[in-house]
Amino acid sequence: MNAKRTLILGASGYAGGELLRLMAAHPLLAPSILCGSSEAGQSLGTVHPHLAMAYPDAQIFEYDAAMLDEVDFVMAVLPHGMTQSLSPAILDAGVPFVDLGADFRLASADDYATWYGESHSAPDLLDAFVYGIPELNRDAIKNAKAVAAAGCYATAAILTLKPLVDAGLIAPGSITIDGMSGVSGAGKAPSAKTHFDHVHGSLSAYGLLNHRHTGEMQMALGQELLFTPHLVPMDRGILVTCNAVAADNGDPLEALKAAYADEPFVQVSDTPPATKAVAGTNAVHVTARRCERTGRILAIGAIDNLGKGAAGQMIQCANLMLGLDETTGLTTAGVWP
Ligand SMILES: NC(=O)C1=CN([C@@H]2O[C@H](COP(=O)(O)OP(=O)(O)OC[C@H]3O[C@@H](n4cnc5c(N)ncnc54)[C@H](OP(=O)(O)O)[C@@H]3O)[C@@H](O)[C@H]2O)C=CC1
Ligand SMILES: CC(=O)N[C@@H](CCC(=O)OP(=O)(O)O)C(=O)O
Repeated sequence: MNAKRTLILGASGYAGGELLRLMAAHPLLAPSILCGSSEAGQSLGTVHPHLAMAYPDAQIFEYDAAMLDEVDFVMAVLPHGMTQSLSPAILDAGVPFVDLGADFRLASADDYATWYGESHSAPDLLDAFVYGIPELNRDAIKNAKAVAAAGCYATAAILTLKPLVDAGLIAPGSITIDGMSGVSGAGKAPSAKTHFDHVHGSLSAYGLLNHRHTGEMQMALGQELLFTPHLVPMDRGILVTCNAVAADNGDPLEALKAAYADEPFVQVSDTPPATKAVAGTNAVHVTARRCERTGRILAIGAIDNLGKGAAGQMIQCANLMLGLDETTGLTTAGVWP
């Protein structure tokens, strides 16, 4: 197979940079047109100095729909709301498409309005997209022309809890999830919330009660739950610490091991996961145990928000859509310390 010429919309952002870093090691996905907005006209090495050696001649361009005629694959890593207007042309062009934004993740326009506070402008296209977590939807992704890759917190929480819900180990409605994210989860544009002085030496909760990823988690886990995100003074990584009332005496660690026995990226262990151990990779580290004293289940998961929470998951989905081995280009070892 020839390498697929890939258009990246949002290449100048954080997730776009991670996509390009991982694709530098991918034999069959070739970044061929890189687009941005305020950075259009710049060299890639100016915008992402860590990529200058891998892509010495690359430039950032302003997007034009005519570019769709020049590529075999499209990946979008744009702010929420943008691909609702861009998707009709991409889908009409018949080019396989993976979107990392939230526009097509939820099942209905009503759900989108509930969690994003605005009406959906392309509700007819929602059914064209498959929700992009391969461990949940592998066969559907293989046959999809368009995939909406899951959110970063949602990926961590869903992969940590879904096998326990499916095994009937959790009393419905009892799940609480504390999510902790590195600041790159907020994207590259600085804000009061991500300012060094706000983040450095501090740990804070935000998005109380109704963070938008709650909708994705509830969609995948099939029940109401309470999710509380926290901002952590680190660059990358997400840890979710989840607990729920145990529905029976089953062993949650065994349930995770059974569910993920054949999954290349999910590592189940009785050691508590740490974000640093998954940094730069597409790995998911999970553990769980039952607390006899309280009758609750504790489950913990770690991912790299830019890896399995973003670029890694997009490439994993693309591999499936292209009929490639799912791990192609994603076997990079992590960085430690
Ligand atoms: N960061 C993360 O960990 C994760 C992010 N996501 C999602 O991925 C998407 C990208 O996130 P992230 O990379 O962090 O965001 P960034 O803010 O870092 O990057 C946004 C990208 O979109 C481009 N862009 C912004 N506005 C426009 C516009 N009007 N027209 C064209 N391009 C535009 C920017 O271009 P330029 O810089 O040139 O102006 C940049 O390339 C978001 O939907 C985010 O929610 C999902 C999971 C995890
Ligand atoms: C730390 C931080 O701010 N994280 C972001 C979530 C990450 C993100 O980009 O949202 P999606 O995964 O839905 O695309 C937030 O809480 O809004």
